[in-house]
Amino acid sequence: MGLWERSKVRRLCNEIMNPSEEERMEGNGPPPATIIEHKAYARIGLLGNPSDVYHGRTISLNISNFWASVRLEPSSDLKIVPHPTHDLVKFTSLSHLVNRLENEGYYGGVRLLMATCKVFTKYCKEQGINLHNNNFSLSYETNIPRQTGLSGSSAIVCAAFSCLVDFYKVRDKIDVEIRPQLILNAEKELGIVAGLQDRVAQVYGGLVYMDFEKSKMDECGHGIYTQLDTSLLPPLHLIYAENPSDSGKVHSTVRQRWLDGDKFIILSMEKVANLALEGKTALLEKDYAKLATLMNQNFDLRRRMFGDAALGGVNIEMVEVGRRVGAATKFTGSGGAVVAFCPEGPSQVKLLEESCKKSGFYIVPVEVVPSLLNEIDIRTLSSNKE
Ligand SMILES: Nc1ncnc2c1ncn2[C@@H]1O[C@H](COP(=O)(O)OP(=O)(O)O)[C@@H](O)[C@H]1O
Ligand SMILES: O=C(O)[C@H]1O[C@H](OP(=O)(O)O)[C@H](O)[C@@H](O)[C@@H]1O
Ligand SMILES: [Mg+2]
Repeated sequence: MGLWERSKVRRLCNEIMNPSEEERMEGNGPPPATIIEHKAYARIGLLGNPSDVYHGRTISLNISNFWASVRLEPSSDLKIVPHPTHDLVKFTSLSHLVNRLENEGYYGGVRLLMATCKVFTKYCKEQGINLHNNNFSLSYETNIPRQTGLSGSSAIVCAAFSCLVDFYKVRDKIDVEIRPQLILNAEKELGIVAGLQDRVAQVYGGLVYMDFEKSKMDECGHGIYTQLDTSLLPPLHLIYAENPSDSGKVHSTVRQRWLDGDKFIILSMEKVANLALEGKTALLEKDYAKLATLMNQNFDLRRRMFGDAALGGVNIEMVEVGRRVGAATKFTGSGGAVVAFCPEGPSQVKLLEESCKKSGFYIVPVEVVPSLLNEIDIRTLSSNKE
C-alpha cells in the first residue's frame, strides 16, 4: 500500500472514530487531531477563456482525469513539506540540475502552499474570524501535467485552502463565492498572472457558467457563477503534450495592450466573452453543431490576439491535429492542452486518436467531476442568504 493510500485509510478510520464534519464545525472545542486531505481537480476552459482575466464570461468544467491533493496533519511546528520530485533540491549532477530547470522551471508547489497560508490568514484577520493557535504540516501530491493550461497551480492552492478552512473550522464563515478570489490572491502574491475561471471551477466542481462583468464584480465582490447540469455536455477529449509553458509569460503582452486601451484587444475579448454566453444557450438546447463552431471561433480569436509566437508551435499543432479530422478544438487554458469535440461521433474520435498518436500527443476522454459543494458551502451562497 502506497503512502497516499495508507493516509487515506487512516483518514477514513479517523472519520469513523471522530464526530462528523458538521458536528465538529458547530462545536467550539479543540481543533480536530485528524489528518485532513482535500483534492482539487484539473479544469478545462470550454468557452470564453481567457476573457475571465478581462471581465468577460466563461464556461469551465472540472475533470477527474487529473488532480492535486493536499494533506494537513496537526504538528508541533508549522511545516510546509517540499514534494520529493516537484520541489527537487538534490541532483545527480550539474547537467541534471540545468535540465530540470530548463524543462520545469525554478518553482514547485512550496511557494503556492506558503502563499495560501498567508492569504488565508490575512483574510481571516481582516474579517475578524478567530483562528486557533495549533500548528500543522502541509504536504501535496499532484498528477496534473505541469504548466499545461489545466490549472495545476490553482489546484494545489485550492486543495490547500480547503484543508485550512476545515482545520480552522471556518467553512461556514468564508462564502463559496469569495473563495476563488482568495485562491487567486495567493497566486497574485507570487506574481503569477491568472484569472478567476480556474478557481471558480475548482471550488464549485462540475460545469459552471461564469460572468465577470466589472459592475457586477464591483457591486458583489465576486462574479456571478451558475452551475449547469453536467449531462448537457457531449463527450469531450483532452489532448496534451509534454511541453511546459509558463502561462504568465503568454499572457503578458495582451494584458498590457488591454490595459493600454488597445481597441483590437478590447473588441476581441468582448467577442470571446460572447462565445460563452452563446455557448450556454447552445448547451441548454443541446445544439452541439453550434458548440463546435463556438469552440473553433474561441481559439481563432485567441490566435489573432496572442500571435503564433506567443502560443507556441506545439500548442498550435495540437489544435490543428484535431481540426484536420474535423474536430472542434481550443486551448483548455493558456496552452499545453487542448479540448476537442468530435461532432460526428465515435468514428471521428478514432481518427482523432490515431492522428494524435502519430503526432506524439496524449489523448484521453474527459471525465467530468460532479458538483463539489457540500451542505455548509451551499448555505454560504448569497442566493441562500437573501
Ligand atoms: N505540477 C506542479 N508541481 C508543482 N508546482 C507546480 C506544478 N504546476 C504548477 N506549479 C506551480 O505553479 C506555478 C504556475 O504554473 P502555471 O503556469 O500557472 O501552470 P498551470 O497552467 O498548470 O496552472 C509554477 O511556476 C509552479 O510554482
Ligand atoms: O489563458 C487562459 O485561457 C487561462 O490561463 C490561465 O490558466 P492556466 O491553467 O495557468 O493556463 C489563467 O489562470 C486563466 O484564468 C485563463 O483563462
Ligand atoms: Mg495556473
